[in-house]
Amino acid sequence: MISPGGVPGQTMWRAPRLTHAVDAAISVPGSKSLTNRYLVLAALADGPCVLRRPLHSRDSALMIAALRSLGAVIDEVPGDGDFGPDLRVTPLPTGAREPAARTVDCGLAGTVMRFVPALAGLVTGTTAFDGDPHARRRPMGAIIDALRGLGISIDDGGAGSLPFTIEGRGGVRGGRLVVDASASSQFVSALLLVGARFDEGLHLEHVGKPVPSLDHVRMTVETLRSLGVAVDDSVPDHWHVSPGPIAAFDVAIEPDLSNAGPFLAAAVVTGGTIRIRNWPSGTTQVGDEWRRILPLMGATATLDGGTLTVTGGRSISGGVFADTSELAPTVAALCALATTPSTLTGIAHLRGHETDRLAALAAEITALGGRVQETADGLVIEPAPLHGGVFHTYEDHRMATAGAILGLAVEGVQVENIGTTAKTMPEFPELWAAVASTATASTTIESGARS
Ligand SMILES: O=C(O)C1=C[C@@H](OP(=O)(O)O)[C@@H](O)[C@H](O)C1
Ligand SMILES: C=C(OP(=O)(O)O)C(=O)O
Repeated sequence: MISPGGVPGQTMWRAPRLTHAVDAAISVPGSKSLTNRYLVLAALADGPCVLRRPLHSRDSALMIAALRSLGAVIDEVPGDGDFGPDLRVTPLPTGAREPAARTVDCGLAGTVMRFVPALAGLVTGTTAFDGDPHARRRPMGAIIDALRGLGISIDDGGAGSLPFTIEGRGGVRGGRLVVDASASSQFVSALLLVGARFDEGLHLEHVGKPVPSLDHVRMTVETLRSLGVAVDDSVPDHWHVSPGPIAAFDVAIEPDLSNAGPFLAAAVVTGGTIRIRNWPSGTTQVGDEWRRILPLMGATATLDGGTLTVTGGRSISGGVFADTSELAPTVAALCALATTPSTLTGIAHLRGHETDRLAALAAEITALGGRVQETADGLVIEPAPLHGGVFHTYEDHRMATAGAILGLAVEGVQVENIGTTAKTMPEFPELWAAVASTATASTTIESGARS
């Protein structure tokens, strides 16, 4: 298992440059969003649970460590996944317990810093939360205000961000709560995940600019319903979670479709073919949007028999791409290699992600010769010939994979700290090398349009 504490090393990684088309069938590790939701729900469930083929990465290791420190028992058990063991979870103990003092390291994981604090209100004792240096700059105000609104004692020194300490009393009354979740959908998900365990359940209302990344809220609602929790989301910006048990479960975690994106992009960039195994026929993951997005760029995408096959076209078309959420860095890298201009909209909240992704993408693509402008809620990217150079990654896994995509088409791209991909996919460098090795003289790139 990945160590939850380690910040990956700062090394330069020479991105493979391909002059032939890739042709590969791969599996990708489990979904971060599903793994960390099911871990939280297992800790709150009414009996022991099993997660099959879960993600093993820094973010999941941090979640496991956090839930263990709150009292859940999480064991690795043999499974049939390609990327590590299954997980068996014995939930947090219920009823009166001796108060304890614990710490939770959130690293840079949004799911840990947003989802776990409410659980700390359900157990007895003090839990101190902190994370990586940049974690202290990620938006947390709505969670801190929400916990106070629920009567949970929290000391953040008035900063409205990490670090903070929560004094749990072993239970939360719940009821009506108003939040402004415009900075992150994870504020809504965090409260819905735990709402059924409040004495009176939860009636959550969002006020403010629209909630971003709504697919992730739908994932939360569908996951809760699948475990017998009644959630009424029939009125926009209102969610009612009825109090009651969360049914124990044994689930197989879907592959991470967002992390499949860079590999699918390799097909698009090289005019080759990538097949992703075990693509779900129905899913709440935003990564299923690749089947809609990549054809807009000139690729073909076919889902057949559980395999998604993407084949790149003769060149990459730009376009208007709205609300791409965590897919945006991959979309932006493809747009920087496109022959026509692109506009990405609806992603202002990416400024609060692992880094300010709009600023980082604009700076790093521009440094390679690209033409990128930040807008109020996204990016405008125009065609320009790119050249080699260092692609800085700001501890952001999706910046690292964006650099790798650009390096496929541009000679001499060096990605700083490729190890940061361990946040959600420690296997990235090896899988990328394996895919790159399939580009041989027999798989000629047809188009001369690529840089
Ligand atoms: O709930 C989740 O699992 C996530 C929600 C989204 O967060 P934001 O709403 O902050 O974008 C997404 O970007 C993140 O990668 C994962
Ligand atoms: C925004 C992301 O992560 P987090 O869960 O840390 O918010 C992401 O993975 O793109």
